[in-house]
Amino acid sequence: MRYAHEVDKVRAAERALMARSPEGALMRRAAAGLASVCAGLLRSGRAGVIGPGEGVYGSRVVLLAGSGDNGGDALYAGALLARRGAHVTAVLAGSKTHEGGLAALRSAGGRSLDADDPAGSVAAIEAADLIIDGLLGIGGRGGLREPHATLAGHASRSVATIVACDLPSGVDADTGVVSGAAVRADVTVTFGTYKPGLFVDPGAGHAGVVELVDIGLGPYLGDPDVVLPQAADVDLWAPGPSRESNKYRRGVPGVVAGSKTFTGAAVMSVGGAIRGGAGMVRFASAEHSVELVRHRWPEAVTSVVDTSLSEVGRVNAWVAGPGLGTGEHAEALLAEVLGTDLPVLVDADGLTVVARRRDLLWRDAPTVLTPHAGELARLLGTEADQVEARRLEHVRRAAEELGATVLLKGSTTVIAEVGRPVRVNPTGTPRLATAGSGDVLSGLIGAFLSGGASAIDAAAAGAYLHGLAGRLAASGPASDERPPDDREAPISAYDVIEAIPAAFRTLTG
Ligand SMILES: NC(=O)C1=CN([C@@H]2O[C@H](COP(=O)(O)OP(=O)(O)OC[C@H]3O[C@@H](n4cnc5c(N)ncnc54)[C@H](OP(=O)(O)O)[C@@H]3O)[C@@H](O)[C@H]2O)[C@@H](O)CC1
Ligand SMILES: Nc1ncnc2c1ncn2[C@@H]1O[C@H](COP(=O)(O)OP(=O)(O)O)[C@@H](O)[C@H]1O
Ligand SMILES: [K+]
Repeated sequence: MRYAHEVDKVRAAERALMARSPEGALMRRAAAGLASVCAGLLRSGRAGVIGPGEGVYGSRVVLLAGSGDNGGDALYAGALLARRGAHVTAVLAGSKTHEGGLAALRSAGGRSLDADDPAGSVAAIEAADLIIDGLLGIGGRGGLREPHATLAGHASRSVATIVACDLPSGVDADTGVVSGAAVRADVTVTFGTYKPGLFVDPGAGHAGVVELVDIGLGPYLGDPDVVLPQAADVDLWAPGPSRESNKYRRGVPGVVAGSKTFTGAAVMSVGGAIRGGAGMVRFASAEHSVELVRHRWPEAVTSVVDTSLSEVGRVNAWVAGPGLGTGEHAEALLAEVLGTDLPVLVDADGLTVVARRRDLLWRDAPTVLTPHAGELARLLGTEADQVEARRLEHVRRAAEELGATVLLKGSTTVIAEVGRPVRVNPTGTPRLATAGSGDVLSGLIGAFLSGGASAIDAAAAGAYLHGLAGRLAASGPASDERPPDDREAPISAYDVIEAIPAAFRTLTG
């Protein structure tokens, strides 16, 4: 698990640690960590136009330095690189400059110029192999002002490798919100703890590869606000079989999905549940959907139902909603599953129904809701673009107001439950944005709920494996030297189902 803390907690931890540390020690640790990552990039040839092995000596490094301590970190890191032979130029952008940092840079042979000298700044940025973004860190508020915004734009257009100091300037540390211009980094070197905005889009999309430098804040930080699960966590959360297992003990999810008109969603959801490791999947729907599911998944136990599920047989958890329609039949079936004391996942059309019948969510057993931004907007009475722009805020609000575990799908999937840190899913690819792929996710999570996972563990494990299956399906076998992201090709929801077993194998491999 990777832990992220909001700015207030970072500041409190910083104060506690500073009281026990020599003057300037934290900034020196941060700068040393930053310089070390930059040196590694210059040595490996990943930075700018430098060839492998050319290293720090003779490289051209530009520091974008704002008025605060973020600028101070960048200046001290620049001084360390200058002492190793880099040609370092600081572009001073703030209303003031960190004096100690600037003095260190100058005495190491680095030079500085004012951002008011646009020609000089642009020439330096264009010639740079590596740019350190020290404009703003956790003290940044709102969209970048000038000259910061213009400098961020020049940096983004340069061929240099961009290393963000603590976080990319223009990204809100607590939320990942970006209002206007922001630096797009290749690498972010963050200090003491991860910041939530580095995990969640649009901020995550600006951060590149994130490296954490330990500056000793750990004992003073307290509980995280946001966490990023890793494979080892998911391996614990996704229920697996034991020697004593039989098909009933492994869990029996009941899928209530599809209708006379919509059949594909049901096929995808049942597929997700089967590949998710359910001992047996029960499926209940209108006749046409049942026929299609039986044809595609003969292993499912099906029932044709109208407005009652009394003939379906025993299940341990319900998945309700994909392709179900939103009329009276759908409402009756949803009311029945939500009236049980079993865990229930509500997705797709089911979410439209509960948006007008919120009372159905007043229950004691766990409920998982899996909306995309549009569905969550409807549940909260807001607009989808607001949800997309401020994902953490909206998912937390939904968990609170609806009394459920809420998984918000999209470019970063985030999962909230009252009283717990938000879990952010690290896997996935935009290739998953294809009809039916969300239905696969509902079945997968349903399998984990029926296997005994808690609501938040089932949701987080489902999102992780679904995202990984999407990536594996899109990137295909590793038969050539291109990295998986470059190999990605379009996929269908069915391809995602087929890749789920391979995704499981990566957990323990
Ligand atoms: N905490 C820790 O443990 C450690 C922290 N460390 C480092 O300190 C960093 C935080 O430093 P910080 O507090 O000085 O804030 P920081 O982000 O540099 O600048 C804020 C200033 O920028 C301005 N400004 C604000 N918004 C703006 C905007 N939209 N557009 C333009 N300008 C804007 C505003 O100044 P103004 O220009 O308004 O006077 C404000 O005062 C942290 O990220 C990390 O790098 C490490 O050294 C070691 C351990
Ligand atoms: N830009 C994106 N990047 C990564 N994943 C995405 C993106 N957009 C959508 N997804 C994922 O694709 C899936 C689509 O689900 P959903 O919107 O419910 O589609 P459907 O209802 O057609 O199945 C979700 O898992 C979601 O997280
Ligand atoms: K920065």
